[in-house]
Order: sequence, then C-alpha cells, then structure tokens
Amino acid sequence: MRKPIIAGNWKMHKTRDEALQFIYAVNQNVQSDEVIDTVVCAPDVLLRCLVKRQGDYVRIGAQNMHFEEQGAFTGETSPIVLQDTGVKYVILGHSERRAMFNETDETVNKKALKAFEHELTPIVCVGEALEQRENGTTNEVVDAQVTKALNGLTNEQIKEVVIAYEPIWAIGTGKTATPEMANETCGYIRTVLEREYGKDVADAVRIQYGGSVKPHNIKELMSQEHIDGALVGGASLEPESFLALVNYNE
Ligand SMILES: O=C(CO)COP(=O)(O)O
Repeated sequence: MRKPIIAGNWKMHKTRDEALQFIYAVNQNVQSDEVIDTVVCAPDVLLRCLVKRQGDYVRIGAQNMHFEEQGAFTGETSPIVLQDTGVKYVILGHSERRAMFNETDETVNKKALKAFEHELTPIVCVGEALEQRENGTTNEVVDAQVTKALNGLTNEQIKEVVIAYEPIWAIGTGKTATPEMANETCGYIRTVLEREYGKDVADAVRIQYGGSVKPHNIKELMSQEHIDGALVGGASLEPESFLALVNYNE
C-alpha cells in the first residue's frame, strides 16, 4: 500500500507574513505522517522560516535547485543549502521551468542524482502539452521524460522518488484531466517503471496527479488505482483549501 502524498506548489506566491499565517493555520490540522505525507513547496527565501514552524507533520520542499553544489551560478540555489535548511523535498522539472528556464530531461536527471546525495526527495514532474495529447503521443512523451529523469539512480532510490504527472494543458486552466484519463497515464507510467526496473520498484513509486486539483475533485482523483497523491498549485495557497485537500479522506 503506497502512502498518499499531497504537495502544495506555491510557485512565486506569498510574502513572509503570508507564509507564516499559512503554516500556523495548517500545521495543527494535518493528519499524522503515518497516514499521509503533507508537503509545502515554497519559494527559496521562505524555506527557512517555514521549516522552523513546520510542526510535526508538514514537510517543506523547494521548487528547484542546481545540480552543482557550488560555483559561479548567479541566482541559483545549492542542494547543500537546501539540506542545511531542513528541506526534505525538491520539485524537479516542473513544466514551467522546462518552458521558461531551459530545464531539460538531462538537467532533471543530474538534479535527481544530486538530490539523493543531500537527502532530498525529488518530486519529478512529467506531462504532455495539449498538442501532444491531441496527436496521441502522451505515452511516448512521459515514457521518455520518466526514463531519462531516473537514469543512473539505484532501484532503492527510484522507490523513494515521487513522480508528478501534470498534463501541461491542465495547469492553472481549470481544466482537470478526468480522473480516468489521469489514472490511465499514471498507470502507463507505472508500466514504464515495471518495464525498466521491475514490479517491485513500480509498485513502490508514488505517482501524483497535478493540474487544477481542487477540494471538489480530490476525492475522486485519489480513488483511482494509480494516483497516489496530488501536486497542487492554486488550491494550495489558502489554508482552508489546502486543508480540505490533505484531509480529503477524513
Ligand atoms: O502546476 C501545478 C502544480 O505544480 C498545478 O497548478 P494548479 O493546481 O494551479 O493547476
């Protein structure tokens, strides 16, 4: 049985005061991490103040990092600093970073390898564009993204990786993939994992769906066989809606 994992991705939202209000409102009201993993992925400058106040069951994640530990990389964040800050997760390869900041499958892979050196759990994002969905290449696209991202990781590491399937056309658009459609592609990702790394690994990896996940659709999405969690943008910004998501099973 895979433990559900619901992660908020705040993207470039929130001031320090807003982040503090959020974490105080949320950290008393989430379920034990024996039942569900609750994660908040925040902008870098807010990470330390959130880690300090994360409470017993919320864990904090970053939204990106560099694959090098230090050097002449103006504006980038080192994995050493994330580890030192107490961050536990890092989102890698979000479609916004692929589209706007030159993230590639190769850099996602280097970052995934580096994340494990620093005890960070990667949340690896994959997903097709609308055109790819329409011309029937979704499976090919996610197959390549998944296998390239995980290249060189050990099977034990791959079991720890979280994969977030986020169809690009469903992000921030209010268009959710139907639960069946989301489950179908998450299930396909699991067959790719089984083909490459065996059933034992494929059964262990947690696959999230992301793209217009809201309190009203979380239950149905989470009831799907291959959907083990959600990566949530807009609905993760307010304590009420975030709590409704992470407490979907109460
Ligand atoms: O990109 C997302 C999470 O990473 C999804 O964003 P929305 O939930 O706002 O569609």
